[in-house]
Amino acid sequence: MKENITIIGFMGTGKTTIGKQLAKRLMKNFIDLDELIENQTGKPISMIFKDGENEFRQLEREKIKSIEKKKNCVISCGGGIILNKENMEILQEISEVILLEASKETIFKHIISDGKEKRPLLNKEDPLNEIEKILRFRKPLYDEFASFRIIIDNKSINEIINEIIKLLGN
Ligand SMILES: Nc1ncnc2c1ncn2[C@@H]1O[C@H](COP(=O)(O)OP(=O)(O)OP(=O)(O)O)[C@@H](O)[C@H]1O
Ligand SMILES: O=C(O)C1=C[C@@H](O)[C@@H](O)[C@H](O)C1
Ligand SMILES: [Mg+2]
Repeated sequence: MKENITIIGFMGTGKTTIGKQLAKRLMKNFIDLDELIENQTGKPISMIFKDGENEFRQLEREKIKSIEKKKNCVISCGGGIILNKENMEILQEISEVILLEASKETIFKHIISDGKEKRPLLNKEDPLNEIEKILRFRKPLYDEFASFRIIIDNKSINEIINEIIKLLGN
């Protein structure tokens, strides 16, 4: 097993929430790629997207390169990390990649409770329809790059963390 753990999955599946607590449990350092980008630019993701999604994807690629040498980390990604094959090749090389999977209804519930303005791709009139569309396109990519998968519907954060720890044999 590689000592870094990467968490991928659709927006709102809990990558940040689970990653942070998992890192504490395993005594690893925590990295959230969205947070690194926000800290670097001094802007929330919603503002960065105002300059266009490409701008954000470029920053995302740069951040992956900057963590290539990190050790003993839990890395929570942005939901779109799988759109770039090179990002995923780096993450697969340095870590075990875990996919958090959820139904569109669970995702919708999490997104709405956060406020849909936080996620520019879902800040639309019909977020459930957007979730469905984007999920349909991305599902094969999440499947392609994950070494482990966890279905999170109707599970508490603790249950999910316990499942990950069991899966990794820690
Ligand atoms: N298992 C869970 N049960 C209940 N609420 C959850 C669960 N996992 C996450 N949440 C809640 O869902 C919301 C989204 O979680 P989080 O921000 O961790 O998702 P994310 O996958 O990091 O999203 P993004 O891709 O946009 O960064 C948060 O309000 C979080 O508290
Ligand atoms: O799934 C996505 O494309 C995104 C997910 C979030 O983590 C952020 O990286 C941003 O809102 C884009
Ligand atoms: Mg997140």
